[in-house]
Amino acid sequence: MIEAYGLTKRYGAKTAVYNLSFQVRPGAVTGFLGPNGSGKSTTMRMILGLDAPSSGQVTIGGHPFRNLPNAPRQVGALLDAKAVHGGRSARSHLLSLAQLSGIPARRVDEVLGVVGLQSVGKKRSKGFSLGMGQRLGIAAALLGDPAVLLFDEPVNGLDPEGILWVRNLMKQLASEGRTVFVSSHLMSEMAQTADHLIVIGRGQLMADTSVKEFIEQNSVGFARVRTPDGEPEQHEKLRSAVQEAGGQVQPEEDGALRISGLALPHISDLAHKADVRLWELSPHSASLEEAYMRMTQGSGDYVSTADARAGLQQQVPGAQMPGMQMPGTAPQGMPPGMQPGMPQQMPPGAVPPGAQGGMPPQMAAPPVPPGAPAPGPNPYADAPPQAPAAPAPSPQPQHEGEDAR
Ligand SMILES: Nc1ncnc2c1ncn2[C@@H]1O[C@H](COP(=O)(O)OP(=O)(O)OP(=O)(O)O)[C@@H](O)[C@H]1O
Repeated sequence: MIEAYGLTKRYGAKTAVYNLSFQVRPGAVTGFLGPNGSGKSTTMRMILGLDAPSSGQVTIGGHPFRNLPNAPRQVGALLDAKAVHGGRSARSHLLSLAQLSGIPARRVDEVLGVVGLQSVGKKRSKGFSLGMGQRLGIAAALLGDPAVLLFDEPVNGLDPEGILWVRNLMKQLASEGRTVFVSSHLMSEMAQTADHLIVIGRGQLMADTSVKEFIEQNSVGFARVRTPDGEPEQHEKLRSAVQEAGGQVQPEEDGALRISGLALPHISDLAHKADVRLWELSPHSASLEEAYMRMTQGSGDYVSTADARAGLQQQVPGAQMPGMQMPGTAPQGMPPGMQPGMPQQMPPGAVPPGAQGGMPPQMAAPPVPPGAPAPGPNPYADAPPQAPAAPAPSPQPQHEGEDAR
């Protein structure tokens, strides 16, 4: 079991992780989700004793990592698959890790087999593909047959077969009663791998929930309704009836209507009363990815803006190319006040730019979902506006090495 209490990490003025409390239980795959720069790697490094918390604490089996008796036999981790001495063969890399932790050499061949690298065990790892490197990093994590495993973005760069293999391995390790904590920024991947989710945004806890509950709490249900093609008056009658009854209506690309805020039987009754025939009335819920995007929207470090292409193209006086739009002008049909690149609709729960009491948009606190713990004072509120942080320095010397010591 991994337990974090009030975990906070500051790098100078930058708060990477703030007041995180959670538990990662054995016997399940726990997904650790958050957009780029949300603090996942920092949290994992604190769990593994590679970074000291500014405040709060994190323990594995009740001990801080550094005080764990025989740590390599208890905890294995993949933090950075590239952190391997490229001149060494996969086998000798694993062998040196094993020797440092008193692990018998035969275990090296076992883990090479588990990750499918037996045939290339004698090859230098610098010739390895990204996927082979990930497999080698996973082999190192498994070396001590540990009860607790941490994997930071283990499917990065893997092909579909590799992704499936990692997915099944995680599930198998959890089914053996191990604690498996896997970070990812992809909800779609976690949906297929994890039983439980811990979601962070800007270093703060946004959800600690089962995958099932996450969908139920965050997905917005809607109905897709289609009136007969070629009968626009039917379409309009239904739209008015739904809006009068308090429902929200949006057009779908194929001419159907997306109705939210009203139950299906209610929509059916409204259509019946308005004498509108329906070709389709179907329930839908947002996908897990949509729910995740809605929850973490605005909480990523790196937010793109529209490309104004300023000065790249000389405008010939009076000429306008078909389909081209002058920088800064709204395209035809865009609602007043909207700018190119702005989302046409803010998802429920998202914090609109500028709505944070004078906080610059990039510093806006992430929306707090229902059921998430109150984050307390927002550390970002005091921080001066910053340019996007420089890329994080490369992780400390490979964890597997330290772990296996
Ligand atoms: N050593 C450091 N010094 C200064 N800032 C740091 C350091 N390490 C991380 N950060 C900053 O802390 C924040 C969290 O970074 P972290 O790498 O933990 O995020 P992440 O969720 O793992 O991101 P990604 O998905 O992109 O790997 C980022 O803004 C990052 O720039």
